[in-house]
Amino acid sequence: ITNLVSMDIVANALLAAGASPAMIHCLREVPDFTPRCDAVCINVGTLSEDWLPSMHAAASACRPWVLDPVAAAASEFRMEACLSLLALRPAVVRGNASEILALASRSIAASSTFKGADSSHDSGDALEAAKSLAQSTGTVIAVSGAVDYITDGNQVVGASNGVAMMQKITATGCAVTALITAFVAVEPSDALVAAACALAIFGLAGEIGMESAKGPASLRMHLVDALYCLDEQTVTSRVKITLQS
Ligand SMILES: Nc1ncnc2c1ncn2[C@@H]1O[C@H](COP(=O)(O)OP(=O)(O)OP(=O)(O)O)[C@@H](O)[C@H]1O
Ligand SMILES: Cc1ncsc1CCO
Ligand SMILES: [Mg+2]
Repeated sequence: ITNLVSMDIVANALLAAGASPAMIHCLREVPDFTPRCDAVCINVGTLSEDWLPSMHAAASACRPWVLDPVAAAASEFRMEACLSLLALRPAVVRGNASEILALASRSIAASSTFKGADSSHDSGDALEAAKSLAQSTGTVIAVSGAVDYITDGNQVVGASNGVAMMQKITATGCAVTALITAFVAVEPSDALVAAACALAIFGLAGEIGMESAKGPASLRMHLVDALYCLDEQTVTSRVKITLQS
């Protein structure tokens, strides 16, 4: 269940990576369909009162699931929605630094410093918040940015693949959250590893895509192509994942 802006890039990134996406958010369909999914992605980017019950139902379907708290500080309604979803135990939460800082504070009090869907903070600014959120919720927290940080509250992993131009394509964050979900489907017992690998591989696809891109629109196309063409040798030689602590 992803936002209306991101549906295309999310579905195409998943298909290119070898997963099988389906965008099904009607409350009447979720109880039939969601239990058959290998994993569920829930993204609140274009939240509405109609969709929130579908999100709660999908998060409660006993499948591993991943939360993208897009613009968590945009409104009281959205913050409450994110917190209610967080209580349903996602395997991973992936957000940008501003989103993780807002979620960890559990309030929109500092929202004047938040822009909306884009981050106004660096990923390192949210590392301590990510660790404490991971500890208090028992969820793996991933903060994206120039360096992606992934933590279970104990270990911290850094993934530094990627290019800055990825921030100029809307919904690359949503796409990488969906890719994390696909990796969690494959590795449900180790969400930390799944999230770190998905973030590094998506960043690597961005680096390879940038070799042929002229700007955001062509990067979007070449990134999806690069995801599709990635082979094991390229991944093992170019992925930059380090254990920070
Ligand atoms: N400065 C940067 N250098 C390299 N990679 C980056 C940089 N900023 C973001 N990325 C990468 O871009 C992708 C999207 O991350 P970003 O933090 O922009 O997500 P987001 O703000 O949630 O995006 P959206 O809401 O538009 O989906 C991630 O894979 C991240 O690693
Ligand atoms: C721009 C935008 N607004 C709501 S969702 C979305 C896509 C990036 O998260
Ligand atoms: Mg986002």
